[in-house]
Amino acid sequence: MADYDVIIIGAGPGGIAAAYGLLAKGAKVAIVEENLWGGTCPNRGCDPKKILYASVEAIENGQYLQHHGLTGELKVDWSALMDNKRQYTSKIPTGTKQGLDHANIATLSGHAQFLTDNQLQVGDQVVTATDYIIATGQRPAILPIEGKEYFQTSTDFLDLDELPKSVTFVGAGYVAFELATIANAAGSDVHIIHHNDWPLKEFDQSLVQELVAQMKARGIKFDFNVDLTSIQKDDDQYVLKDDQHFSLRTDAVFSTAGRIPNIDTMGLENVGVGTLKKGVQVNHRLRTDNAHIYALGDVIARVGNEPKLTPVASFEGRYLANLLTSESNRPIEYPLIPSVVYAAPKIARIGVSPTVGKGDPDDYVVKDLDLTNWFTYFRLGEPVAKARVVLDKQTNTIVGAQVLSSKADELINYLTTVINEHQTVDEVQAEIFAYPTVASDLPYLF
Ligand SMILES: Cc1cc2nc3c(=O)[nH]c(=O)nc-3n(C[C@H](O)[C@H](O)[C@H](O)COP(=O)(O)OP(=O)(O)OC[C@H]3O[C@@H](n4cnc5c(N)ncnc54)[C@H](O)[C@@H]3O)c2cc1C
Ligand SMILES: NC(=O)c1ccc[n+]([C@@H]2O[C@H](COP(=O)([O-])OP(=O)(O)OC[C@H]3O[C@@H](n4cnc5c(N)ncnc54)[C@H](O)[C@@H]3O)[C@@H](O)[C@H]2O)c1
Repeated sequence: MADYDVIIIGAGPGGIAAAYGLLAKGAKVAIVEENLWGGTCPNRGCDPKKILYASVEAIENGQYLQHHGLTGELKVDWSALMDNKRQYTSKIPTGTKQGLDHANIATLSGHAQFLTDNQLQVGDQVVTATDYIIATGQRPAILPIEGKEYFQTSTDFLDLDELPKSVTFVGAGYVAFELATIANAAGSDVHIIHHNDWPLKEFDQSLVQELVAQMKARGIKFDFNVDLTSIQKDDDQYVLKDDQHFSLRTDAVFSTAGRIPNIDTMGLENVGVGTLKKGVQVNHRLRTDNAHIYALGDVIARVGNEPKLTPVASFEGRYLANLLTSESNRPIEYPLIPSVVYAAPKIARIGVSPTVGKGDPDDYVVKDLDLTNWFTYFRLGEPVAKARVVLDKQTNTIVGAQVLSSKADELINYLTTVINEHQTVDEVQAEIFAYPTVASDLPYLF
């Protein structure tokens, strides 16, 4: 007899969604965590970032209205802002664990590692289950260059007591764009170094270049086509170099060149679970090579390459809860998934984008819209607001969109519903939305 029906390894958004889902179906569940209960998103990811970003939004909106009836300068007080963030994050681990304990989900603290015969070692105890779910997430990748010990990570940035006078991010992806935007709004001198000239590679480059221009106008410096090779410490500063002529002095340097799955010290080889560079190898039912071990969230190499995001991990948690309680044996089917980069302005995307190689251009009509003079953006004094929508010629439905504006997150969510519900242009135009809002702009996008 196993100790539990299911043991989940990792108490992030994915593992927790699976735990509560399984509990609701009557399963006996345990969840293991070696670090902060709640995982990356609420402790060192999405939520703390978005708390710091609240000030960016206020400053951005204030700056846009400077010549349109608003006076006075808003400034960030970093230590008060950090206090506000800590008021939120400090309660997450205990609150999450208490919630699980009260629900009667067994909570085991420690590093989990598989032994042979499907047993799991957690600290100095060995536990067993009929099925296991690996939900161990990812950690920041540290670029393997000379002086790599001087790199800090996004986790460090989101908990800085003081903001350095100058900061540099190496690798121009989601994390760099977002943290650079926060540091810049808070008054730091910000550099982003990237090894090619194609940042945020999943997004339409015409909109990305517009975003880069907006960030440059705010004082953020981009160093493209620089392959950093060394970091040297010089008093309280760091000197960054490539093997050509690039040299930059900075107060703090952050490795933002991607994240790596937490798979290396889990004894996966003992239980025959295969891995790829992007994570644990799973099939269309999120099952690994071992019939009793499943995996979800950031730690997996997804068959369809869906993005590694919080709502995707929770979706998979709910899916596995149903699958493991035999309610459904269907393979997982993802809806189209939106993603947003919280820069200033925001950039967002969903679905088909012929310009980044997805879909045959002949099947679609691509509409580029300049929204700057639309009432929503005129009212806010935004200098740039743009959208690119992709329509399927045959069905007259919208199948993809990319948006750049301070309202890109709201607009992409409305478009997510329109796209996933396969609404036609006529159906969208038949709705009555509250006016004037981002939603009431929808019918004019087609
Ligand atoms: C700076 C930053 C900003 C982000 N912003 C957003 C955003 O705005 N929107 C969004 O959707 N996503 C965002 N993300 C991504 C999001 O945080 C992840 O997609 C999400 O947390 C994945 O959930 P998960 O449950 O798969 O893994 P995680 O949340 O990483 O949880 C995994 C847990 O497993 C634990 N663990 C690992 N190994 C073991 C082991 N051997 N034994 C026991 N426990 C173990 C870890 O300690 C961790 O708590 C952001 C990420 C970062 C870093
Ligand atoms: N708003 C959000 O939803 C959000 C925010 C932050 C993070 N995330 C999640 O976390 C993941 C990781 O974010 P990230 O920004 O760390 O990774 P990323 O994959 O988005 O970007 C990393 C970038 O670093 C570049 N790079 C790689 N090697 C390099 C080198 N040697 N020198 C310079 N640049 C190099 C890559 O080309 C890439 O553009 C995201 O893909 C996403 O899944 C999401």
